[in-house]
Formats: sequence, C-alpha cells, structure tokens
Amino acid sequence: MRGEKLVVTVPASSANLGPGFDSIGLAVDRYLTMEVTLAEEWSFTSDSAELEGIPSGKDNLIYIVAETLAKELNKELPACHVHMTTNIPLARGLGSSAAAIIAGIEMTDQITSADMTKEEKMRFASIWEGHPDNVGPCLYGGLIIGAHSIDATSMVHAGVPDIDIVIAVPEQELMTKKARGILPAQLPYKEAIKGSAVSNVLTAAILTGNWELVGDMMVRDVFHHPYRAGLVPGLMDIMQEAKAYGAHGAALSGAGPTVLCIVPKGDGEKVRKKIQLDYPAFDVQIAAPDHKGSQVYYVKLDAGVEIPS
Ligand SMILES: Nc1ncnc2c1ncn2[C@@H]1O[C@H](COP(=O)(O)OP(=O)(O)OP(=O)(O)O)[C@@H](O)[C@H]1O
Ligand SMILES: N[C@@H](CCO)C(=O)O
Repeated sequence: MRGEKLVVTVPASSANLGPGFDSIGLAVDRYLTMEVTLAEEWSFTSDSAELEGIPSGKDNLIYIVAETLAKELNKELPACHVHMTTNIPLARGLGSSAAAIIAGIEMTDQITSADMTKEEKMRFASIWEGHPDNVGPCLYGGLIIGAHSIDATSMVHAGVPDIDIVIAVPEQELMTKKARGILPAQLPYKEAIKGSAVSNVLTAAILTGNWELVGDMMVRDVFHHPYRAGLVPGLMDIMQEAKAYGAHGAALSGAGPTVLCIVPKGDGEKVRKKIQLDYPAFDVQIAAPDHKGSQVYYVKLDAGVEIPS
C-alpha cells in the first residue's frame, strides 16, 4: 500500500429487535470510515465530534483488535496512521464498538495480506463479542440471525428489509457493560419458554416479511426490555405508542438507550415528526437499512475520500 491509502467503511447496527436478544441485528446507514496509511508508529486521529477523547494510541479498541488478530494469524502488523470519520453516535445502542471491531478486522486483513474469508472474519468478531447480532450486520449488511457457541457461529443472512427506520437517540450515553450488568443471572424456566416462543415468531415474521407481526413481537420481549427499561426513560412509552404513531413496532436498539422504530416504507418522515414532537428529549432521526456491510478499497495518498452520510 505504498503510495496509497486503505479506506474501510463499516455501517452501524441495531441489535436485538426486541426478543432477538444477542442473535438478531440489522445494519443501519450510519458509517465509520477509516483512512489508513503506513507510518512510523501507531496513531489514531479524528475530526468527528462523536470521537472526541477517543484513545489516539495503542489503547484504541481498533488497535487492540488488530494486534490480537495479527497474533492469532501469526502475521507482522505494520504501524499505521488511522484517520477516522463517523456519524455513529457512541454508546447509544447503534453498534459503534461493533463497527470499530469490524474495521479493525478488515484493516488487519488488508495490511497483513491475510486474505481472510468473510466466515473467518465473522467467527473472529463473534468470539470477540460473544454474540453475532451487532458485528454480523456490520460485516454483511442487511439483517442477520445468528447463534454463537464456543464451537461455531451459525448464521443466516435474512436479506435487506424494504422498510423505513426511525431512531430516537437520547443525549446521554449508556455503556453496553452497564446495560448487560443489570440483566439477571438466570431466567425462570417458564419465562424462558415464553421468551423463546415470542422470539421464534419474530424470526418467522421477519423471514415472511410480516412486519406488522414483527412489531407485535418486538414489544413482547422478556429477555432484556423489562430489566433495561429503568435505564431508558421513554422506552416503554414509545414502544406502547409505536403503532399509534404509524410504526410497525419499536424496541430498544442494541443495549440502548436509542429506541428503534420499524416503519412502513415511505412513512418514515411522518412517523419521525410525530415522535419528535412528543419526545423532545430525543433526537429523532430517519435511517435506512444498509445493504452492503463493510467495504474496503484503496485510493492514491493525496486523493479525497467520499465519506458516506
Ligand atoms: N471508532 C472507535 N474507535 C475506538 N473505540 C471506539 C470507536 N467507536 C466506539 N469505540 C468504543 O466503544 C465504546 C462504546 O461501546 P458500547 O458497546 O458501550 O456501545 P455501542 O457499541 O455504541 O452500542 P451497542 O453495543 O449497544 O450497540 C466507546 O466508549 C469506545 O470506547
Ligand atoms: N445484544 C447486545 C447488543 C449490544 O452489544 C445487547 O443488547 O447487550
């Protein structure tokens, strides 16, 4: 890559869709872009407000992922300067860390000439996270349904849904660690069966394009909504009122605190306006599913890079 820079773009993601906890996720059209050039030592810079204060050296998550992967591949990791641009808000449930993990994997694959398959990238990411629902959409785009275990990551790419998305993004951050820490260590047997049934219907409804039923199931989650609701004022209200606003349904996006609304194609702006009016504490935005997942290409060193917005 002498005389060139490597460009990596990775979409945001909305994990869970309610009862698809830790297994279902949708790629969203917000992007982390990295421009990578060979350098004397590792450094990370950014002009994006979202990344203010992010580590600029080897304590950056992207470097930690890259170093771990290079070791696993038994490859030398050449030092690079990484310039990042993003419009994925951090610690808001839109997969900023998953995007950083996939960006680290894509970068390592390129700068060490490892030539990893998509499946190998997915397995590494799934092991890193312990679940595939946020890293999967970042890598593949569209909707993924997956299950992680020590032995394998089983995954189905469920295409790209023809829907609008509305995201209600609160100002305050919520770290995934905190939102996972609040979950119970165990779920009573009967409750687990109830959760599994709702989750099965959610999956069947996604695969048959029955978005009205998807919306019905989103609000019936028993795995995480009941425990996390206390951390996200407005979540339960928006979920209950989602259909009245014209959405199919709503759920906590990832570990929160963003609320994801699934909306009939073409109705996004109408629904966005109504929710924004009633919930001024949220920044309510239109979004769309991302189709492509992570992208990698090279440009000349002095060439400008098109930043997806
Ligand atoms: N581009 C980046 N470079 C380095 N670190 C990042 C980058 N983006 C995110 N991170 C790290 O990830 C943390 C946020 O991760 P966290 O898992 O809490 O939330 P999230 O990934 O945005 O949301 P969710 O997991 O619920 O979808 C940030 O505080 C930061 O440490
Ligand atoms: N499934 C994960 C996504 C965030 O990493 C959670 O809800 O905790």
